[in-house]
Amino acid sequence: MAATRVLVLNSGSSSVKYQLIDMREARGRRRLAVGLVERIGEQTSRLRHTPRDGGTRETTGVIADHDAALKAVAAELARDGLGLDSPDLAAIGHRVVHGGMSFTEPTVIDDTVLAEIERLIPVAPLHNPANLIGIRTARALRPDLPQVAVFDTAFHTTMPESAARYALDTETADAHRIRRYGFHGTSHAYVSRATAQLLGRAPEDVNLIVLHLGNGASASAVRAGRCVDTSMGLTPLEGLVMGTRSGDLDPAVIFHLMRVGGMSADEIDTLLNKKSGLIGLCGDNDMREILRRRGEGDERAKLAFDIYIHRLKKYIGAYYAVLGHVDAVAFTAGVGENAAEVRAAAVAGLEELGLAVDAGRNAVRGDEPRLISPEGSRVAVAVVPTDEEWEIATQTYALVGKDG
Ligand SMILES: Nc1ncnc2c1ncn2[C@@H]1O[C@H](COP(=O)(O)OP(=O)(O)O)[C@@H](O)[C@H]1O
Ligand SMILES: CC(=O)OP(=O)(O)O
Ligand SMILES: [Mg+2]
Repeated sequence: MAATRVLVLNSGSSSVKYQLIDMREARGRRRLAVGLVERIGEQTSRLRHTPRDGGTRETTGVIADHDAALKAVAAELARDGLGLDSPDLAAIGHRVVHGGMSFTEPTVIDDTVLAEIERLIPVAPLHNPANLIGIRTARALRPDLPQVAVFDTAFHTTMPESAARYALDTETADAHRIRRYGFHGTSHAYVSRATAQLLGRAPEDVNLIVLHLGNGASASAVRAGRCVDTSMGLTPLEGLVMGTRSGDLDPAVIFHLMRVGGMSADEIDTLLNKKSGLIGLCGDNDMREILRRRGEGDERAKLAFDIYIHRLKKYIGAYYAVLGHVDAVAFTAGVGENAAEVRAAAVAGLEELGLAVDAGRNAVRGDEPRLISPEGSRVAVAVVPTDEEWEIATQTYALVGKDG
């Protein structure tokens, strides 16, 4: 019998999300187990594991690093008879955040691929190291199994040079491979297709603005199924205001902090990646908490929200102009899928562009793609839940399941 299961690992800077998926099962049954390890490296790490046919199990305690996290995940899977030693496992699919210019497709991992992911650490310092540990640990546990890397950058490689190049000295930029790469591509690709489907049209027939608003956040302009611009750049720091990242700022802020503030490059890196964005503005990076505080009249939370929305609105306007014609704006990821107030505020005042949100539709919660614009709107506004893990599993299986 062919092996039909794929284990997907999405290793973040301090977390690992995972799913064991059976590619041949019906939609509602295919997730055999899902889980999340949080706060890796802290005193209060937590593993939450939910097998399809059983309740959620939660373990707390110190999980020192990503290697330990993955071994704990393997042990949880084994408790449900879904261990990594199973002959039903066809492959392990890894989300890899930065693939540079080298990878435009899902790729079976060998030593050369590993070396390239390692070389790209300086341009994805929060993400690629965690991705590498995930790959190495998984390889050690199942050396015989194909491991596939699915890159966040891949979907964005279609961007024209006019969008991908910074206005930097060309030789310097080329020598250091400095350009806009873009991230969250697996999500932008999945959501683009799902949005076209929601509209009842082919992906090649629609122009979309996709807003992936999670802890990290990015916007993309998608013309006829291909990315033509995106808000993240050389690294996942550029663009929208995020949970802990600043997004866009004047690059001179950095020299100023060095020369006048006496900060080192590493200190500024930490400041911009981990202590800025929503958490830097108001002390919270969780949008739920910010909405609650704002509802109670907290001024700092209100300002953080306003700055977040202002930036989002600027990108909607910019990508509207880039595309010339927009069929739909799609909101996705933790904030985009859940925060009705964010969606309403982001399109408020854009009626002249044909954009509006119907309050009743916007208030509906659910896991399915849905329209939230009023009937007959010129531009559809939609909530389209992302599914990076399913997309990674599909791409992984397509690559290795051929002779399986
Ligand atoms: N009900 C909700 N209302 C508002 N924001 C929410 C809600 N649920 C989750 N979020 C936001 O989603 C964020 C996480 O999104 P997610 O896409 O899971 O991010 P990541 O993959 O980067 O960890 C949280 O930081 C939180 O702010
Ligand atoms: C690339 C990126 O920002 O990813 P995440 O949102 O998972 O941090
Ligand atoms: Mg995410």
